[in-house]
Amino acid sequence: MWRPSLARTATSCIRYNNAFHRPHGRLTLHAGAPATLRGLVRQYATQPNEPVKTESKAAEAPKFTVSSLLGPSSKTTSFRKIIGLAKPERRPLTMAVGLLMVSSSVSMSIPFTVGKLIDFFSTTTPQIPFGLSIWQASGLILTVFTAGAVANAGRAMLMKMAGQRIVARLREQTYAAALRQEVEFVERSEGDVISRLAVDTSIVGESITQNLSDGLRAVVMSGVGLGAMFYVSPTLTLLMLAVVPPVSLGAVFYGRYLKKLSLQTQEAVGEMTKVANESLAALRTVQAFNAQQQEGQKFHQKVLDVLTLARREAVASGIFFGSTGWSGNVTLLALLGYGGTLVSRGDISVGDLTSLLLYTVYVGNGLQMITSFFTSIMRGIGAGTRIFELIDRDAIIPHEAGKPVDPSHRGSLVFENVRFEYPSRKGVEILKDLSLDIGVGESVAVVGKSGSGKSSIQALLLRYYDPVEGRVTYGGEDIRDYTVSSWRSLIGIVPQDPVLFTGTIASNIAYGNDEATREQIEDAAREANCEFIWGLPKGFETEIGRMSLSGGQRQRLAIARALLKKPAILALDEATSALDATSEHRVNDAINRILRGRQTTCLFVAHRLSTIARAERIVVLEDGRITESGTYRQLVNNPDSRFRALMATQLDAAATQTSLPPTEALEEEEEFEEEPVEEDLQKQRA
Ligand SMILES: Nc1ncnc2c1ncn2[C@@H]1O[C@H](COP(=O)(O)OP(=O)(O)OP(=O)(O)O)[C@@H](O)[C@H]1O
Repeated sequence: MWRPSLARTATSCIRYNNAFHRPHGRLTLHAGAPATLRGLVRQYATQPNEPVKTESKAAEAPKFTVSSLLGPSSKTTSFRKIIGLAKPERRPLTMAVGLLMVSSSVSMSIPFTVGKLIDFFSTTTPQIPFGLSIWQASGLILTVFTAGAVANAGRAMLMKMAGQRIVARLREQTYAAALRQEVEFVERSEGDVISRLAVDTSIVGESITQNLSDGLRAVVMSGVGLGAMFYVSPTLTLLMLAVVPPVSLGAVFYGRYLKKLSLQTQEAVGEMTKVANESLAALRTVQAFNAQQQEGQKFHQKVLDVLTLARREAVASGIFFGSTGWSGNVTLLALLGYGGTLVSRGDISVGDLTSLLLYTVYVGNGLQMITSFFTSIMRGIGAGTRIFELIDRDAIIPHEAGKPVDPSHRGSLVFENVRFEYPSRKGVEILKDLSLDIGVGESVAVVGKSGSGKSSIQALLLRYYDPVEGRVTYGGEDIRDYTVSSWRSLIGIVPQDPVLFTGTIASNIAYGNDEATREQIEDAAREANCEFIWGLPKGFETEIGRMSLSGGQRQRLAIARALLKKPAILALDEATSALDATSEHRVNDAINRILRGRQTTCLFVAHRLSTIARAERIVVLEDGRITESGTYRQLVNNPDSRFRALMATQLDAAATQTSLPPTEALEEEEEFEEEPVEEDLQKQRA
């Protein structure tokens, strides 16, 4: 089915090096297309009313839903883990707490000193303790204040740095966790993983350090302040305490509410990031369709969601801080009124009342800081829950479970009665009882209509997914018994749209193969017909970002990358987009060389006749089943073969697409073919 948004998406994919292609008139999306786009196409490719289901292994795998995260056990676990994160920072944090004690003691001595100074200046016979002169006393006070300030600065710096290190560790852990998940999970929650990485980690880091530091300071301020107040006047202190419990209770409720809001906000920010990611990745299409306003509107909706939550938080915090401020001021007034009476009766001095009032302000501030500390810890727990869910998530296809496979091991590759459906589309069978036996060093080309399941076979081979039923074996052993990493190290892949990373050509060929020497890299490049590299001014040191590579060059680089691994199995997913004659020849020549080597078992997803004809065996895949198998000759020579029908349809479609009569299209195609294909094609057309 076709919807306008699909149209936009489809065109956008052209930017991704022909992520969408129209092989012979049909619109398809190949494996290299961005996950979000593939997801969209799958979604639109389903029946209009068919819900696109979520994670199939729901029962086994944890899901990211707000409700699942609010469970009581997750709160405490998250809290414990957040505290656990601070453990490696024990030393700087202990030092910071020591400095905090110094700076807080100095600040807490201020009201007392002020009270004493007022009494000193308001009496007729002033007396300085310890027989100090006024200058000595002033010097001492200044020294103490300076020491307090230095301690405060040290505390702030130590806490900040510890916090940043915690955030850095947390980010690395989260990123590593995302990298080891099965592709399906990350591809489907792409933006969300990024928001966890960027936003949630900062919130957690902030909550444990900056706020921990302020929180501790607040506890010291309130505790010492209260003690000092009791010392100066127990009655007045009790009066003040009448106000504190209700405010504290309010703080607890406020904190809880805030934690819930914070979690919802993080989810909403995640959604917002996803929308932005998607349209920015497809900016060419957005602009080509003048859809900026439409995209802006979509984003606006997500921003509104975030804003609504922020508004709720603003109202709650307004009410909370307004009422705490009000009760604080009223307490102060009550203290002043009652304290004034005590002074006039001569029960306490003016200096004592001043100290008391100042301590009240300190205690009030301290309590307010404790509240924000509490709320920020709650926010941290909310964000932490999301992060720890990811960090602790066990990938459905775990990386290190199983035994390592010997890299020199060679065996036949067998798909045994494989039934497969994608976890996101439970119930839709992609491969139905598929059996395929590939001998050591054999080359098999899988051909079939778009959507018949060719790439899915390769996805199973690479263990991006596991079969729902049946198994894939190598040398008689289920590949699930091997560790994923050792298994994948046996396989070289050449995807439809090879991804090249920022860096030099050499580093791209040696991707995932850090120990490769320059000689090995050059050998692989030579074997893959990448002669163009030698013609570049900087050769292998050319930065990929600085040059634009043709489709054929990208494919040959990908072949070199795969060959460098000296793979036991080569999985090649041939691009359907047309290459010019020379490029196609160079690519085919490289493939030919691999086939001739007979060292490597080759599983091709093939579209071009020139590649198909080179395989020792061709299997025709139709609707998830292998319906025909044989050598190229056998299949072409059989007038009723499904292979012939398939190829004829593809050629006709190609001819229609180029608006040439079929015969002319065929002739065009023939120009690229070599013996024996040309001859066979003519027979087939006849
Ligand atoms: N990750 C995925 N999640 C859900 N469905 C998917 C996924 N990838 C592919 N599909 C669906 O599985 C079916 C088979 O897709 P597959 O990519 O294996 O076909 P193909 O024969 O390789 O097609 P093409 O020649 O166009 O690349 C299609 O219906 C496709 O929409």
